Order: sequence, then C-alpha cells, then structure tokens
Amino acid sequence: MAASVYGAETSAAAAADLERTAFRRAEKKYKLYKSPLPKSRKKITVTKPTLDLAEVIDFRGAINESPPYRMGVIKVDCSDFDRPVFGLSDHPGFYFIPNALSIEEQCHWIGESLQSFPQPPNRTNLTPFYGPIYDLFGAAKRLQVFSNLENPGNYQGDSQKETMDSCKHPPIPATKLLRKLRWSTLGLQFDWSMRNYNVSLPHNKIPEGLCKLAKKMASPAMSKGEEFRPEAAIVNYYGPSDMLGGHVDDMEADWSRPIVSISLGCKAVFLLGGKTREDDPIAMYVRSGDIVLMAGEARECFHGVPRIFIDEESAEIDSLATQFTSKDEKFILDYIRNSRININIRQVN
Ligand SMILES: O=C(O)CCC(=O)C(=O)O
Ligand SMILES: [Fe+2]
Repeated sequence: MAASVYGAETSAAAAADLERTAFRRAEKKYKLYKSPLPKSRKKITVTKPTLDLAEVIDFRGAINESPPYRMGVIKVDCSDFDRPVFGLSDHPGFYFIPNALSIEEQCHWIGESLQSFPQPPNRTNLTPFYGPIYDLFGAAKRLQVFSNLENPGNYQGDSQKETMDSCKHPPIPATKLLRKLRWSTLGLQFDWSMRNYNVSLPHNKIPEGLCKLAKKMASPAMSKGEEFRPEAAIVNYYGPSDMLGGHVDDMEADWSRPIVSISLGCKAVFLLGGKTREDDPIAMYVRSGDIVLMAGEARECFHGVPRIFIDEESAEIDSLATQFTSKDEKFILDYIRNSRININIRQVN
C-alpha cells in the first residue's frame, strides 16, 4: 500500500532512494507545487514548473476516434459489455472504461461516500485518533462542534489513574474533521498497522448496490462464466493538494481478480508504472464516472495519483455540479468542487 497516504514511516535513506526512481520523477512532474504562505517572511523562491500534460493519455478522447489510437491505447473487444472498453498494448490486465457511470450514478455514489461509507463499523483514518464517529457528514453540514470525542491513543488503562478528561480531545469542528477524512474501508476491514485484512474486526457486507455495480463493471476483466466477488473496498478522499504515492496492492489472494476503481469528482492524473519503480509510468486522466480495472499482470504494477485538478476549467465537474441543486445538496457540491473520491472494490479471498 502507499506509504505517503497510509501513514507508514519511510526512513531518510529509503526516501532518498525513492527520489531516484522513474516513478518518483513522474510524480514530481505532475504534482502540485505550493507557493509559500503569504504570511511567511522568508523569501523562498518557488519556481512553479510549467506543467506539461502532452503525454497524459485521454481515454475519453479515444471514444470518438477510430483505430489506430495513439500512445499504445487499444480497444478491448467486449461484445457482451454495453460501452467501449480500452486497454494499453504493453499492460495486459489493465482496462479503462470511460464514462462508465451516468451523472445520476456519480451523484449517488458521491453522496454515499460522504454520508454512509465513513459510518461505523467501517473504519476511517480518523478512527485510531478519535474512536468511532457517527454521522460526520451530517454534523459538518450542521456546523456542529464535537466536544466529546475520545482519544483512544491517550488511554493508558485504569491502573494509570487517568482522569476521563485526559482521554478526550479538545472541541473540534466537524467541518475540520471532514476535511481530514482520507479513507474509509467497507466490507472486510483493512488494518494498516498489520498491512492486511483483519477478519476479526466488526464489519458490514459491501452495500448491495455497490456490489451489483462492481460485478457488472468487473466483467471485461473476468474469464467467461466467472463472477467477481466484492468483499472489501477502500474509499479514498483527496483534497486539493493530496496525492497517493506509488504502490502495489498485494494483500488479496487471487491477483487474476480485478480491482474495480471508480473515480468521482475532480479530474486527476493516474500513473500506471511497471513491476518496479524503475519503469517509466504511463500517465492518464481519470474523470468523474470513469472506471479502471487492474487484473492479472496489471495488478503487479506500481500505480498512484500525483495530482488532482480543482480549478474550474480542468476539474471537469460542471455537469455534475448542476445536479446538486437543493439546499441540502449544496454542502456536497461545496465539498466535491475541490475534492476527488475514489472507490476501489476488491475480492479478498
Ligand atoms: O485513487 C485512485 O484512483 C487509486 C487508488 C488506489 O490505488 C488504492 O486505493 O489502492
Ligand atoms: Fe492501489
């Protein structure tokens, strides 16, 4: 799993080594460079490199083109699938389904990702620090302040004569916590400290609708007569400067089964590398409603998300934005205008 998002510590030497790889160079090429804080007195000159997007593959463009496609793009022959599916000539097991979800479906899954998916027993990146939080999104919408959240990390047991107060966090606005939400896990819960699925953690099954969608969308990557079994999902929430470092997802038993990866919200650059970080990755746009499948050999490939685009022109969420009209949905719209959500669904066993 990716160290930069999931919190694993990297030693200075290991970090320096990472800097030298082809994957890291591509990440640096596409990542967002922040300018120094206006308040800072220091004269830090940050030269913002001009972003060259010429080598980023646009699979949506391929829908309206005819073969031969550019940049190694191929059309995958899926006669029993109801929309175009593309692949990459030197990446067997990689599939790209542009525009896989309708606008209504995108809105539905954005709503679920914010309102239902972070609810206990599902765990989130906030759980180890704040314990289970119910209705985080509703609380943020109501501009509530949490004044009673536990600090499980501080609790040292009764013998330490801890007062209950030292196990509580100071009051914190729900909007602030929502902005700190980076992932939630559905179905079998992934335990990042063990780097594996912990089947003893309480969990709900993957919601029926998501299960159905994943089974349907997985079919281009499945052998005839076989059906994908969605058992776990990771929901990633990306803010404006968040990225997901290069990684391989290797904790599932059968790599012939795809990871079904759904993009929602702002457009992003997705990098698909090779089996080592030394291989030059291929960059592609992932937009709201696109689905990526990684199965077989493609599952052994490093991949990551170095950049999301939040400026109005590049984010490409205009049609999505027109759907969130009610006062209630305005809060969702405000969130998604500068965020990307990714739901990736896996068969674990
Ligand atoms: O956000 C994405 O598109 C990729 C997510 C991913 O690779 C992961 O969660 O393992
Ligand atoms: Fe991944």
